[in-house]
Amino acid sequence: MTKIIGLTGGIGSGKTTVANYFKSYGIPVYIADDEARKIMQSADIMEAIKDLFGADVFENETLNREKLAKIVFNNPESLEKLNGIVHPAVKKHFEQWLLQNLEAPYVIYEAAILFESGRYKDCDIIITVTAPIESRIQRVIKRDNTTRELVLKRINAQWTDEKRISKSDFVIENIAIEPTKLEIDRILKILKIKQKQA
Ligand SMILES: CC(C)(COP(=O)(O)OP(=O)(O)OC[C@H]1O[C@@H](n2cnc3c(N)ncnc32)[C@H](O)[C@@H]1O)[C@@H](O)C(=O)NCCC(=O)NCCS
Ligand SMILES: Nc1ncnc2c1ncn2[C@@H]1O[C@H](COP(=O)(O)OP(=O)(O)OP(=O)(O)O)[C@@H](O)[C@H]1O
Repeated sequence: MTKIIGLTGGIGSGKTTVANYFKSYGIPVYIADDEARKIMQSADIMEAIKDLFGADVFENETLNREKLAKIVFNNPESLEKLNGIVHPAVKKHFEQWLLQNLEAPYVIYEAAILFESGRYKDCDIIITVTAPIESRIQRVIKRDNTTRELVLKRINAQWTDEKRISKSDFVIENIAIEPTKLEIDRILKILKIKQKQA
C-alpha cells in the first residue's frame, strides 16, 4: 500500500526545494500550495470567495491574491473561513491524485500547514524542514519580492518549529543545500528507497 510522506515546514524553510530533490528519485510529489492555486480558479470556489470577501478581491474575474492575503493574514477569523473553503477541495483533489499514484511505494504531500489543517493525520511519515527564522524571511523577501512585515504575518499564522518538530519523524535542517541533500539521502536509505520508483 502506498505510504504518504507529509513534508512540512514554515514559510521559506525550503520545503519545495526538498520536495524537488525527492522528486528526482522518482517519488511522486503533490505540492498543496500549487494545487490549491489551480483549484481556487474553479467557478464554485471563486463564488464562495466572492460571497465571503466581496467582489473587491476580484479584478476582471481574476482573484487578486495579494488583496486577499492582506485581509486573511491580518484576521485569523477570515483566514479560518478561507481555509474552510479551500482545504476540503484540496483534500478531495489529493485523494483523486493519490488514486493515480497507487503503484508508487511512497508519495509526498508537501504543505506548509500540514498540522494546522489536520492533514498530518493521513500521513504515514512526517518530515519537517527547518531553517533559522531570519534566513526564511530573507529567502521569501528575495523570492516573492515582498516585505518583512508580510512574511512575519504568515509566520504568525503558522505553527512554530518546536510544535512541528514534536510531531515529526524526521527533521531536515535546511541551511546550506549540500548538507540538506545528504540528509535527504540518509532518510531515503532509512526508508529503503534506493532506486527510482516507477
Ligand atoms: C491568501 C492567499 C490567496 C495568498 O496567496 P499567495 O499566492 O500570496 O500565497 P501562496 O498561496 O502561494 O502561499 C505562500 C505561502 O503562504 C503561507 N500560507 C498560505 N496559506 C496559508 C494558510 N492558510 N495559513 C498559514 N499560512 C499560509 C504558506 O507558507 C505558503 O507556502 C493563499 O495563500 C490562500 O488562498 N491561502 C488559503 C488556502 C491555503 O491554505 N492554501 C495553501 C495550501 S492548501
Ligand atoms: N539551503 C538554501 N540556501 C539558500 N536558499 C535556499 C535554500 N533552500 C531554499 N532556498 C531558496 O529559498 C526560497 C524558499 O525556498 P522554497 O520555495 O523551497 O521554500 P518553501 O518552504 O517551499 O516556501 P513556501 O512555504 O513559501 O512555499 C527559494 O527561493 C529557494 O530557492
